[in-house]
Amino acid sequence: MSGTRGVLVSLQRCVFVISGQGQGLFRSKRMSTESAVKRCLRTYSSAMYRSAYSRGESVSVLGSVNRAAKMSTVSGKETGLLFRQLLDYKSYTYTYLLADPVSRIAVLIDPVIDMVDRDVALVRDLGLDLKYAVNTHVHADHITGTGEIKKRVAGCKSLISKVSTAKADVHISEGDVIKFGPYQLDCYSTPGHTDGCMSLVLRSEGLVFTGDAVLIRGCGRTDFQQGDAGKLYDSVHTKILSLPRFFKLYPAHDYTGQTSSTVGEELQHNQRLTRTRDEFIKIMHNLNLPYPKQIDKALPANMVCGVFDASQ
Ligand SMILES: N[C@@H](CCC(=O)N[C@@H](CSS)C(=O)NCC(=O)O)C(=O)O
Repeated sequence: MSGTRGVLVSLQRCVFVISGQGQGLFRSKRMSTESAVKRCLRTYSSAMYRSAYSRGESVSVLGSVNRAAKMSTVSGKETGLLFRQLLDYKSYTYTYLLADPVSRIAVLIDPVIDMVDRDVALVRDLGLDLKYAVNTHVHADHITGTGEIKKRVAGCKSLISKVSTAKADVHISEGDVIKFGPYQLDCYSTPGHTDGCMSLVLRSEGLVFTGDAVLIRGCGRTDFQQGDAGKLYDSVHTKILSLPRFFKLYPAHDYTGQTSSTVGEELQHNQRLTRTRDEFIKIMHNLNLPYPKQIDKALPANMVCGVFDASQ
């Protein structure tokens, strides 16, 4: 935790202001939410919390006291969520590695088959116990790495939505949670790019992994694989862009070199999603994008989570 950043934690109606000051952990006594927020803002300069608070948004659920207590900078131990954003430079796909630094339990989101060597090496280098390899949806532009990872990492399970009808060890649906140590990813069904698209929300850290539902300043196409522009607009507005504005948004792709956005940024600057529903549908029907080059190979392979006979 940086010395200038204040973190507000709310647990069982007790509110604490916590900050690593390079000295260790500071924790205030019990106080009301209002005074804790004020004290946090007065004492520590955290633009994110200050602006969220000034907009009247909830800034209270930012981790648990237990986890924060492990954030001591004195111990020299790794602190907070372990998080890596990894790029497949051929398909511009982002893979995300999330782990609890204490239990070492890890989750991979959207691994790509061509990058499995890198991902498995990283998991080993960091001494992680990879439990879950999750697909946000049946990808059309690359083959998922989940099947190959399962073969190489004992005990790792593949996940995809039940609605996708694809094969996997675990099928997830709206409202399910993927737990890793004290963290949990909430599964939100966000159809429209495909019927089975899921977005994964790590509420405690203010992060949302949107798959292809929302891309930075864009969104997933809706011209194949049960694509439906109206459905996408509704999913995105009810499930993703309704999250607090300061939530960081991590997509499955970016074609312009960007890495992340926020809900607030997309509400203001997304050229497609800031329009009315009817305008959005019209835009999506007129994108005229070429089909992804690997679609004929990727779709059948991804229906079995990438475990397929490469000679076929
Ligand atoms: N050129 C790429 C495919 C690019 C593409 O179609 N991307 C999809 C997500 S992967 S199915 C998309 O939804 N794009 C939206 C957009 O506005 O670009 C290839 O040949 O693989």
